[in-house]
Amino acid sequence: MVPCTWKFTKVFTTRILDDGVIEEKDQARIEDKNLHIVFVLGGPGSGKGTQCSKIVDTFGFSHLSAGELLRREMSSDTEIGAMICDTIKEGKIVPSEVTVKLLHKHMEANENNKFLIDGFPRTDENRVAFEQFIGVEPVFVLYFECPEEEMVRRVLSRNEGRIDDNIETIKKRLKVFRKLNLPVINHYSARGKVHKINAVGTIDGVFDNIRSHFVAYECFNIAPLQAGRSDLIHAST
Ligand SMILES: Nc1ncnc2c1ncn2[C@@H]1O[C@H](COP(=O)(O)OP(=O)(O)OP(=O)(O)O)[C@@H](O)[C@H]1O
Ligand SMILES: Nc1ccn([C@@H]2O[C@H](COP(=O)(O)O)[C@@H](O)[C@H]2O)c(=O)n1
Repeated sequence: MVPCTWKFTKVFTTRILDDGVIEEKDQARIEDKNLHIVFVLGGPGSGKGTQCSKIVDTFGFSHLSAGELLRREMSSDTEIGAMICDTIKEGKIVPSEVTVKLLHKHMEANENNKFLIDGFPRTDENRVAFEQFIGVEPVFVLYFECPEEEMVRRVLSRNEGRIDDNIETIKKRLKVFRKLNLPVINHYSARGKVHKINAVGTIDGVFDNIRSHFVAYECFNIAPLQAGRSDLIHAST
């Protein structure tokens, strides 16, 4: 598989507004987009979302949280919404087709070509579905290592009203994490793509470890592609 080779063209959609005015909107469609995808993995409450916000602010990636996209879809009054709700309550994994379609929709609607995909792939089935449907591999994978007691403590004090932040569901989520998510991390590890992050410490301390991986990646893979940034290649060699 060739990573990062989608075509990105503009398509025009026409919409008639309430007052009869015709709006022509150019919409981004991924076809030849030079994609840079980073998967962010780790157990529930290991701090993925918290660190993704900092990466977005510092490195200009767009953050797509699979869990958050599913929670938004869950609120829709549809059969799929109800199915997602039941699955999340049980700490199980939503069928890949649903999650990959949501990710694709949001990637297509976003002109950025740098995406942090948080909480995905959760299973080998997720991973294969992404590879087949989206056709791109991650440039690297961040794996947040955190002791289970600490993850439980963090989730129970998160206080965001999530239906899965209770001790019964957390136990199930941890089981699913061990059984289904760790094999995905091992898959990418065997391909030399995993950067392990010690998720214990202050939020800024954890970010200091993450930062170096993005600085190195940007220097060698993004900055040289941008006009006028060849200075960075020379400066770093
Ligand atoms: N380094 C840290 N030290 C202490 N608390 C933290 C740290 N990082 C995040 N937290 C807190 O822990 C809770 C869980 O963090 P966060 O939501 O980022 O985890 P997550 O991995 O995205 O979780 P999930 O997979 O369940 O969505 C939050 O309340 C957050 O403020
Ligand atoms: N790839 C995924 C990601 C998440 N889910 C479901 O959502 C729950 C919450 O996810 P977080 O990443 O926010 O912790 C998770 O426990 C799953 O039920 C999924 O099915 N597939």
